[in-house]
Amino acid sequence: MNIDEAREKLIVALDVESTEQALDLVEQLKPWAGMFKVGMQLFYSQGPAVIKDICRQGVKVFLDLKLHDIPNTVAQAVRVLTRLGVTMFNVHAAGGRAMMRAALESCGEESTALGIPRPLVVAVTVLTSIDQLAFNRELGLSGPVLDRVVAWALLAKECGLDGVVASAQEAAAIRQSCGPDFLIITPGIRPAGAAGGDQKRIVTPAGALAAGASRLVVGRPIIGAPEPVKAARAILSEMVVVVASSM
Ligand SMILES: O=c1ccn([C@@H]2O[C@H](COP(=O)(O)O)[C@@H](O)[C@H]2O)c(=O)[nH]1
Repeated sequence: MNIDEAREKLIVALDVESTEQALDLVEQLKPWAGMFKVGMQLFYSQGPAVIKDICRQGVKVFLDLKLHDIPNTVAQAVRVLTRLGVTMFNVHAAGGRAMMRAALESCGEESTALGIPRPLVVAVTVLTSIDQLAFNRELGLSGPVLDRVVAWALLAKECGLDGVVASAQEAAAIRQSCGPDFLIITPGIRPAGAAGGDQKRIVTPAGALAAGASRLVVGRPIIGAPEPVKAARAILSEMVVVVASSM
């Protein structure tokens, strides 16, 4: 994999509170990242205007609001967010078939009406902060996390979604079940020796790519580093050594 391919696969999470902080990170990191993720902290603090501000920098945005509600409510929210011009957004697979289908249909209709490309729609499976013990004991769900993730990935695929968000620990199994074109977006990425923090199902950048991840979401290891550009470049260097045959 060359540096441009690696860069395209790196999504930097803009987990900051102000537009100024977000735009500063975008300015520094846009030569080194293929997409920037706006999550709840930045969106709830700055509102939809921050998406427009970031898009104006000529970069792609993944809006990570993890929509999860009844189908009609999600469909109406998706109609509005499609107007923001994001490249990708997500819903929770746990919202079920009707909700995922409603989200996809709504963004398809709205983007056609606006004459813009349809955003990619991906489904969050089991959060990467949940380990096997919490999955069984706290959430009260039976069986291995892996089985639930693959089952939700198959449901998302059946609904026509473009992919899923999952730990790279499940990437190989999802790839095998859902095929080569299904997007597998993997947060919980930690370079060797980096602090895991609240993340439980973590994988290194090279490990995630080798397992079949399509794109890697990285937040604190880059934006919390003393030199974010240096941290991003170190992650890209690790990614480029993964041989194409293992992906
Ligand atoms: O299962 C999930 C879904 C989303 N995320 C988001 O990704 C980033 C990860 O940030 P780090 O600082 O690299 O841990 C963060 O914005 C989460 O909201 C996730 O971690 N796991």
